[in-house]
Amino acid sequence: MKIIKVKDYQEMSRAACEMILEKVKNIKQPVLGLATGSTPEGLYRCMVQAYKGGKYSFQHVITFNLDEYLNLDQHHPNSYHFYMRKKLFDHVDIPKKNIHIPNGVAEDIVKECRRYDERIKSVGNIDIQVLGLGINGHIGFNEPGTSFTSTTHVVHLDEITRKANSKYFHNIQDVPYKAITMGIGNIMESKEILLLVSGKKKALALVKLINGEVCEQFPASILKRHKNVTIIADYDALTELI
Ligand SMILES: O=P(O)(O)OC[C@H]1O[C@](O)(CO)[C@@H](O)[C@@H]1O
Repeated sequence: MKIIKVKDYQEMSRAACEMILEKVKNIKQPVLGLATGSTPEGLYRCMVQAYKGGKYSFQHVITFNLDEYLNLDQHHPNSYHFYMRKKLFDHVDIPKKNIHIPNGVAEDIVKECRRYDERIKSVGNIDIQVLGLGINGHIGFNEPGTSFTSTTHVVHLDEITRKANSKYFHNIQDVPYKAITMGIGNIMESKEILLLVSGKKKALALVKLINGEVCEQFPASILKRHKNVTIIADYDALTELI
């Protein structure tokens, strides 16, 4: 794992954007794996700026999001469909047909999971997968204990995750109990992985990832077995390591 140390959230976002734009520039049909949450918001702002600057087009880009809450309407302001439209898709020229987000309101959710896996495979897997780090080590919504070989599936959200994400809802009772997420197996099949870590609240998780053993109780630990992982971490996230 390569670790890039940066000053703060802004530098992290800019460095991540450069890596993404490099793919957008050099790959004929780049497949980007995208995350939600607070971590990648700055990255998306930088991507929008790059597009508005006129030097980049995203018309040839294909995207796959990691996850979505179960039974939350796609127009609900807390859904990841809504988040992605507001933060990125409404502001750049990625064709709608190239955008993929798990459908958390699908009638047959098992079929939806298989459809998602097949769609990722059909484009030759993800070129670069952006990840945030849950304070409990989750990647996507793969909570502690998830099998390292899992494909897209439904998860029961950990109370730690519901509490962490409750800041976006009116209160914790409104946070869904379940979500649909790409599995750890899907993530590991990505050709390259970009893990973004910012802020003191992630410092302990980052130490555990770097110094701990590879085990399913800490999902992000599997990234040590991937051959092309870059971590961009800011000083606050690195406080326990320096
Ligand atoms: O970036 P945050 O808000 O700290 O969340 C960490 C991770 O947890 C999730 O919210 C759950 O998928 C991710 O979207 C994110 O990468």
